[in-house]
Amino acid sequence: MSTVRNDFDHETRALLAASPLIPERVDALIEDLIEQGFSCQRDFFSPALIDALLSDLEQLEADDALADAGIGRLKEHQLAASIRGDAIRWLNHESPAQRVYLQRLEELRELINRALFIGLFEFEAHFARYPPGAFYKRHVDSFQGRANRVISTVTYLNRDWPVDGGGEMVMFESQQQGPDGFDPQAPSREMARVRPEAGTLACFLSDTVPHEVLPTRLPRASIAGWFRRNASINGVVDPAH
Ligand SMILES: O=C(O)CCC(=O)C(=O)O
Ligand SMILES: [Fe+2]
Repeated sequence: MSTVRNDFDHETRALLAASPLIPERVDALIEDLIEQGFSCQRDFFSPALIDALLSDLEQLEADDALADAGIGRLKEHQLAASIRGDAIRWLNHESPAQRVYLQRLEELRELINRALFIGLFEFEAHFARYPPGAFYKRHVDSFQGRANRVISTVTYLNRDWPVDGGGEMVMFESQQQGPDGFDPQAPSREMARVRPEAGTLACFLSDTVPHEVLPTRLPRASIAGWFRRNASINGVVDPAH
């Protein structure tokens, strides 16, 4: 496990101590990824960390610091409310909760690399807030020809999510992308349905696992993230987000 930076402030160190990765859960997650290309782990993160992350997101929302999400990246970026309705903000180590979350995901990255030899290079993640009625239509997270997102992660922050709360994330059977990329209309069997309950971590292969967020009835809070390869396009390193 990587060494914990000793320049962290007191609050960050206290939250780190209260939120260790649990080796058995990490092993189960890695085994699932190998066997089925996805994993769903309930109570993967401690309530202390989840509550701190949710407070952070609520503060960002109160400060009007979330932005409507787009589809595609950089120049291809366009608002597409008919495809996804969430508002996001990239994590940037600005709070103890973000520092601890990013530290734990960094440790997870090293553990996955050690088990799978897949050379994950970095992790990027954003908070996401889905207002009532919002959804994210079926898609894959890695674009054809620039498969630099290798493993997707979603951490949910919603305490006591009711059974009729909606907002489940549905994962479909793996699909190889055709020459024209991902076909959202292609028939595909449902593999798993994940309730966005606080502490749950869902992971899946970014380029082959189609997934969608069903319309949510209640405001829904999460952190979507990606372990990336250090891909470059025409010799230019493709930057994180
Ligand atoms: O929030 C979720 O459950 C999944 C979000 C998602 O698919 C994405 O942001 O790419
Ligand atoms: Fe996605």
